[in-house]
Amino acid sequence: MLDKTTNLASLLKDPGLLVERAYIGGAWVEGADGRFDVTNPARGDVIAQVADVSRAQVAEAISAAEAAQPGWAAMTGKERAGVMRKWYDLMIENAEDLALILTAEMGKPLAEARGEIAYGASYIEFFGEEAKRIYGETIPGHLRNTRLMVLKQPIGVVGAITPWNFPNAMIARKVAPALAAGCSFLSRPAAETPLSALAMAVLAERAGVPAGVFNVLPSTSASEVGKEFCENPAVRKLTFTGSTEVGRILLRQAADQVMKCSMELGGNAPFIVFDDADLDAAVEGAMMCKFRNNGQTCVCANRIYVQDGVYDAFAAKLAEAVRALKVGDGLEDGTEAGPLISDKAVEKVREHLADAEAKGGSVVVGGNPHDLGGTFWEPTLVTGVTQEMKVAREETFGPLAPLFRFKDEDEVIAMANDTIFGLASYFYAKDLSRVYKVAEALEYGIVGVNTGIISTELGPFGGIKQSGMGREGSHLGIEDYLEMKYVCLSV
Ligand SMILES: NC(=O)C1=CN([C@@H]2O[C@H](COP(=O)(O)OP(=O)(O)OC[C@H]3O[C@@H](n4cnc5c(N)ncnc54)[C@H](OP(=O)(O)O)[C@@H]3O)[C@@H](O)[C@H]2O)C=CC1
Ligand SMILES: O=C(O)[C@H](O)CS(=O)(=O)O
Repeated sequence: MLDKTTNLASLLKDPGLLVERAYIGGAWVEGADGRFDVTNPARGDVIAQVADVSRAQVAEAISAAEAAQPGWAAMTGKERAGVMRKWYDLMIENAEDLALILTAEMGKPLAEARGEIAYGASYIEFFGEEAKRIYGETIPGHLRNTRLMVLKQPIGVVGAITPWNFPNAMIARKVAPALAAGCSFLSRPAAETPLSALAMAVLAERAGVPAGVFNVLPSTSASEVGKEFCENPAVRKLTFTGSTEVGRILLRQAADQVMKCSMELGGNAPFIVFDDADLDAAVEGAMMCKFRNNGQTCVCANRIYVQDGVYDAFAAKLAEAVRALKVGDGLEDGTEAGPLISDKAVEKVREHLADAEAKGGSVVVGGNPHDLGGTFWEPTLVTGVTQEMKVAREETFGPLAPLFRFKDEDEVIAMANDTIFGLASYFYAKDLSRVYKVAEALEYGIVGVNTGIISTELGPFGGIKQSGMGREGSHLGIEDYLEMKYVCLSV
């Protein structure tokens, strides 16, 4: 456990993975703006003081990335694949330390942190292999002496801004296709969770990723970093995961350079249980989908719709499962729900709960700050929820499961689609015609059918509407880091 006497380094097999300096152009440097505290959300203790880079240092890093990119792109895909495989191997060899660092700074249960490390590493492995498969095309010419070709080339220098909820995987999901394509990469991790990104850089350096190809820029001024990424002409692409609100700001800023952007933004996932569902499977799926990372993921079930005929049975089963969740310090064995990331996150849960109760909702389980204090909250189940409540329109991002009733397919499809978001959606049903009809009717980038977990490096993860643009993962995911060149050859 971490406390005022036991520091994080003492828990690690390799304390060299715990770095507090920024990584720019292959050098470990202090921040021109001093250092900032990183705290353990479970106990509030300061676990590190990390370099706070200035906008001028971001510009230096961009120059380093610009200088390094041609050499990295000139390597063959197979050569890049070899370096990325070594990076993957090192992430797996050091997985336990990476998981401890992740839980220490973000708070999620160690078991989930181990899962995230494996998940993040899987992108490095997958896209390392894809580096060998960046195919172009030849097209029969329109004239007898003409040949047409399509070349795929790296977009160039990539700026990335990522959130605290998956401090390893959200970076891996971006840096992997970028490096595989031959791009260079600048990572600005969330100020709450920079240590995981810095540990990734330690292993990248050991794996032989050339200086300047991967840079990590911890900073307390996200907006300054974002502006430098959007305004610096050497940056060719911006990739962001976070709120739709910040996504809008970045898109506006990127518009001046007509910069290519990938945006993985907020969600408001419906989780629908039809009367022909396997109820036990649906409860298990709802628990994983709602309470993974304590509800702090963009693909968590934000609204749970249950058809009238099975509503009471499902609610009773779900209540029993919610009550059984073990809340605690993420470093404690058996913990299933850790602290929320901040007081601001707790306030959002409290606000959504109060609004639901004020408009007729009933708290069946939980509903209060947890006895552990700090940012711990009791896993909460509310029934009698309606579309008029805030929880139906805004992303709660916490351990609050709201149950809505519905009569039939048409009603629930209309309610599920009644949102500006379109990232993930889920439903449980057995009837084949219902499965096809509902999967096609849901306006989301992702549909989970009879499952509450859709995340894999093999699938194209991403949203529609105001949940963003672009896809991360699958063979399709590398396209976001490539430019297409049409060559018209007269021979
Ligand atoms: N799609 C997803 O996976 C995620 C969605 N969210 C949604 O966002 C809500 C708020 O969470 P929060 O963490 O505050 O998300 P934010 O969108 O505010 O933060 C995400 C990242 O963007 C950075 N950032 C914030 N403002 C700017 C800016 N003006 N320019 C450039 N970068 C910026 C943050 O830096 P810093 O942290 O240092 O301020 C962080 O690294 C959540 O409740 C949830 O609804 C949040 C996280 C992930
Ligand atoms: O941003 C998130 O919440 C993650 O993308 C969710 S997942 O990919 O880990 O499922």
